[in-house]
Amino acid sequence: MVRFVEENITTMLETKIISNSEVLYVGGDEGDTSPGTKVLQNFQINEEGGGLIRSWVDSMRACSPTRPKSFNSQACWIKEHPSALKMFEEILHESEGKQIVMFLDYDGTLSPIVDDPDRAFMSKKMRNTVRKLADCFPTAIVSGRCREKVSSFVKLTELYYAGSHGMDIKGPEQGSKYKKGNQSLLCQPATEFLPVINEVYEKLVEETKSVPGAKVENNKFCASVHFRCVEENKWSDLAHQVRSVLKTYPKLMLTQGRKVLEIRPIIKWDKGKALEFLLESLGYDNCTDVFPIYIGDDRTDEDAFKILRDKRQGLGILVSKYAKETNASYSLQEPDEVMFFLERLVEWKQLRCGS
Ligand SMILES: O=P(O)(O)OC[C@H]1O[C@H](O[C@H]2O[C@H](CO)[C@@H](O)[C@H](O)[C@H]2O)[C@H](O)[C@@H](O)[C@@H]1O
Repeated sequence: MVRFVEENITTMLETKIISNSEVLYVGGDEGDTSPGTKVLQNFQINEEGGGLIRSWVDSMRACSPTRPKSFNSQACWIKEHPSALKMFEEILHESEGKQIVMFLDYDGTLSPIVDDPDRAFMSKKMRNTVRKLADCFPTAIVSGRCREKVSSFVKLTELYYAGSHGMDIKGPEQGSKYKKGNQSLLCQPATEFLPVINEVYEKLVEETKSVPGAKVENNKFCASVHFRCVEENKWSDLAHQVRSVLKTYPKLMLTQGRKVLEIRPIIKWDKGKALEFLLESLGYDNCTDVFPIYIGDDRTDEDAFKILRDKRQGLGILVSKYAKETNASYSLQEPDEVMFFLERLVEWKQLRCGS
């Protein structure tokens, strides 16, 4: 195991201070095959060559399966991760007497995956559903995107938003019944990395411009290199370019998502930490009567699923048509099913409250 110690990690918080030791990054154990965020550290980037690039590309492919491996394996997977719609009554039963808190990923969960990340819009119906949901339960959007961008897609001021894979958390601006006190909430545990992320973003744009279809997105505390519109036979070339930029930045690491490589600071902060932070901010830390439901489609969501599984608290729902390694308990096939599930939760809550 390799330990990177980051000295001056700053956390800007109006309500809480996170100590440096809480955000020090400790790399995953070798041979760790759990489905959480797969982290590639810079010592690996410097030392390995072709094998490493192959593993990045394979790992990215595994995030977006396009068909079931086999009929039998798909059937087994569904048995282990049944549809949250089919199991709706059981889920309600599990949550009985507890406060449900909702955590929703954005891309692939609230909006369908599209080629152009700038056009991943959410439907009006989905927005309406999320609006009603946020009236019934505390609700947070947890996304890899820059917070400002994801909130401009969602357009609901009453939500909590955690952008940049949880490295940029902000409480509701207005309209939330669930806001604690009058203080506003802001948590940015990676502020000191802003200049370096900007610098790397510029370099990646320059380095990758020769690859048709490649796109680099600045997500403020992290950056994404998109492979979706790049011919598959050019994926290794693009991954090599990312590697050549990244190897001079020992304080950054690489993770994979759906046809995307993500460059992030080496700090121990992810969507799982963001979930814990938000529960705490809402006053539900160490509570046994809280029931968090986290819905997401990508590998970075696994960090949150894992927290819930380890704590035996609430549940994770993976959005995927095909079998994927996951810490989630249930599944939904696509964003439309997510919307039906959320609608049912709203109807149930409204019936209970007689509204
Ligand atoms: O945590 P999320 O909200 O799921 O964000 C993860 C990444 O989502 C976006 O990329 C993904 O969706 C795009 C639009 O559908 C798609 O073109 C791309 O292939 C997917 O990886 C977003 O653009 C990234 O910045 C996020 O990190």
